Amino acid sequence: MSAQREMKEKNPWHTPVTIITVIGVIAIVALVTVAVLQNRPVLQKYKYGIVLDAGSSHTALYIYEWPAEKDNNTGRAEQKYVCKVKGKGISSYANTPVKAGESLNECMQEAKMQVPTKRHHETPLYLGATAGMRLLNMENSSASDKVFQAVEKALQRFPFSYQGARILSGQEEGAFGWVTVNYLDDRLKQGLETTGALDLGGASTQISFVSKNYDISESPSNSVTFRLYGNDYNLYTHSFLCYGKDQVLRMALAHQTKSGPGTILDPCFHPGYLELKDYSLLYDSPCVSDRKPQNATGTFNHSGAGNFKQCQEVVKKVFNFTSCKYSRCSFNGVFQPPLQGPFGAFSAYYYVMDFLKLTDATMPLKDVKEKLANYCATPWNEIVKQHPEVPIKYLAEYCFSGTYIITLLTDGYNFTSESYSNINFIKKIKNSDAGWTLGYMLNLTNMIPAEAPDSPPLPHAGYVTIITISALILFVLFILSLRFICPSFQKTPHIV
Ligand SMILES: Nc1nc2c(ncn2[C@@H]2O[C@H](COP(=O)(O)OP(=O)(O)OP(=O)(O)O)[C@@H](O)[C@H]2O)c(=O)[nH]1
Ligand SMILES: [Ca+2]
Repeated sequence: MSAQREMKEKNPWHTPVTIITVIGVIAIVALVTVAVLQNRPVLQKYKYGIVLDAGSSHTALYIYEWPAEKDNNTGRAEQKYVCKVKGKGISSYANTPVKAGESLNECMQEAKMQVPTKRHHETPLYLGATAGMRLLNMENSSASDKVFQAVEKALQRFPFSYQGARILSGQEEGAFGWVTVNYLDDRLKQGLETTGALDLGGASTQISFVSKNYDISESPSNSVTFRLYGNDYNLYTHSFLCYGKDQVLRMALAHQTKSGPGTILDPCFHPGYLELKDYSLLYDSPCVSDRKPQNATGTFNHSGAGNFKQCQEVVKKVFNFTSCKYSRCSFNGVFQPPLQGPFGAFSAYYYVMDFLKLTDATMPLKDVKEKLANYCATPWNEIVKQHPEVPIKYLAEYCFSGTYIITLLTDGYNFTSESYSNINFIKKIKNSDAGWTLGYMLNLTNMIPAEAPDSPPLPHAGYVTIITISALILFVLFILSLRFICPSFQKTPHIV
């Protein structure tokens, strides 16, 4: 019995301080574990949104995803998937509207696979049409209504939450492109200087930027005001219908074929290029239909001369610089405030400048022009040999498109040799394509709050560290106070 007692008394594990220490440590571990688990970011589940971009040249389906917990404030929506619809844009089905709906089926089936089944019913689905449908609506509104009916019918067969198909105004197209670029760059949330947006489509082109201290009342139709994350923005935006690159090509050809059938020697196409083209196809658009020559019935020979300077002269003719009722204009009498800040140029700006290897922002404008001049002067058979992988239709038009881009930016929008270096040719920002679709969805789902969201005062790691240190300090103070109050705790008893 006494040996047993002696063992017990010698065993330091049985002293009161040790017992308190062990209990204290257990309590701290429990406290910190509970605090960490309670405040751990919940395993993120995602929500989804689908936007169909029904452009003039083609339709693309985008799926966006964002953390389900945070859709109203801090989580960022990102592009998860893109599907390029086969064939042309929906406006090309004016005579066979049912086919416009059918053309979307393949990408919609893909979307069904990409979005988890349990989210299908709550996933909003939008279709926005741009300049192709704007033109068709102007030309033949009943044909455009029929295309929308067919598209609507096709989309409603899918299990998503269908939110409608409509034509975006040019203003919306420009403004949502700007929102996308600045949202993806985190410029809106942080209240940083914004980036302007330049979008070049097939049938229209948009320019949108914030220009400080300009009088928006000078042209109210060009201004859009936003309050995003607690900051006010006065955005200038304009969409030029018919100034997408496909329609400008028609306009440039129309100028050159004024005198009716025959052969045109086009400086915007490579020397040796020769195609037989149809007058009825060339003039089949409201952008040029009023210019159709009286005696133009059949075909014309479209041959290339490959001269950048002359091509610029031809392209300049599609702009009207003669009248401006505002303090300053870009072209066609459209108000434009002074250019300001960096710009992101996407869609065809990127496709064309990327092919021509002219996306390097440090390349001076005069070098860009020189390279373009050399490219245009290269014989067509050499170009074809150098790029066997590129579809002939795209290949034939890069000289024209590059020349149009430079002319639009400099003569049209007034970028100078200096300010040209503020333009970045971009396709994606952080894995999401630049374009109006993301901004459109963010707006319709109210995902950008007007006021800055409340953020937790501390990041998670900081919170855990402070909890742990505070618990340790409290514990040490507790032990020290015990030793003061109760002298028997001052030293470990040794009973021998
Ligand atoms: N070279 C090249 N051109 C492309 C590519 N994709 C589209 N394009 C062309 O670039 C132009 C603009 O394309 P998009 O931005 O898709 O135009 P869109 O949205 O159909 O037209 P809008 O309704 O006017 O916006 C069109 O002339 C297309 O034919 C590509 O991958 N490479
Ligand atoms: Ca477009």
